[in-house]
Amino acid sequence: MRILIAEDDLTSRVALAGILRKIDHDVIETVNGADALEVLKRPDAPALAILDWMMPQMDGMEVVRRVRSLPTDRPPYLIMLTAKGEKADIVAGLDGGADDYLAKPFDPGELGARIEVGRRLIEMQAQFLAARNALAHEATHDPLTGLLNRRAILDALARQLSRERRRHPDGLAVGICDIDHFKLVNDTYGHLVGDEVLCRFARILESNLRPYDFLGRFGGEEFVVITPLIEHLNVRMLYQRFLSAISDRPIPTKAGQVPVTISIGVKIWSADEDVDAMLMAADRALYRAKSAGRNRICLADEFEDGY
Ligand SMILES: Nc1nc2c(ncn2[C@@H]2O[C@H](COP(=O)(O)OP(=O)(O)OP(=O)(O)O)[C@@H](O)[C@H]2O)c(=O)[nH]1
Repeated sequence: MRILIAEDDLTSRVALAGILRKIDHDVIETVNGADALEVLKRPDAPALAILDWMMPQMDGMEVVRRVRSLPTDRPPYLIMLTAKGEKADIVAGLDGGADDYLAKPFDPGELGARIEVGRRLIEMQAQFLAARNALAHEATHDPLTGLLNRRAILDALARQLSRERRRHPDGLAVGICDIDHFKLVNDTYGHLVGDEVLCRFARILESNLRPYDFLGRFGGEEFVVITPLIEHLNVRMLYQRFLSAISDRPIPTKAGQVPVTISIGVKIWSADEDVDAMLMAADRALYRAKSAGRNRICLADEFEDGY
């Protein structure tokens, strides 16, 4: 484990570093609180620090206070090293944000044991964070395609719309992309190949997104693309890219090449619609695209399909 030592007294620092290196820790040494704080602010900061209480420039307690005010979900484990053995001092140290303390002169066995307690807590914290991140990912992503799920893409749309209202930029469009006759793909090749088509389909759409577009799986074989119109692009041309990327070449699967086309219904935001109104309008346009023969784009509010 990487451990930071902040200790101005040379003898004590060398002894401490020697013991820690002997038990296979990677030690970073600093001689004052200000330098220690700089090390602890780095993105690759050590997970555990042993801070002397009395140091020049900035004392150990001040380092603890400042580290505890930093925004991070991986706070370091902080052990105060102190000649102050009084109960009141120890309580003040722990109250101030230290995780543990070690009284000088320290006993190497006790030092090792306290480091081990810290290591266990750091490990538990890492496991907790990994589980939390996995849960957050699960709650917002579709397990089959890895895209944003229905809830997350709706949230993204709500956020984008409120951003548009505040900043009045160039606008935004929402497209619902639906694979044509997907039931036939399942019936012809089987459900597993259907799943494979959905995954590859997602990757193809993804590779045609611009950095500021959003893509999510709305459900089944229906996908939603949110496209900010910051380049004053022709909306139809923007969605034509997705349509062509799918229909220009069949999708390779374990069962061979599966030709697929899509229909897209697009709604351009016109300053007053909310999420539901946008989606309803895009869905109606999609219905028209399907009725008109599929493999095409229909824009909501467009009298003629014009495709
Ligand atoms: N393999 C697979 N199939 C799915 C999944 N979700 C939905 N489907 C299938 O998608 C098909 C959708 O069929 P329909 O709603 O009739 O639509 P369609 O056949 O694509 O016809 P149109 O949309 O009218 O062109 C159904 O057969 C569903 O079982 C999935 O996760 N995996």
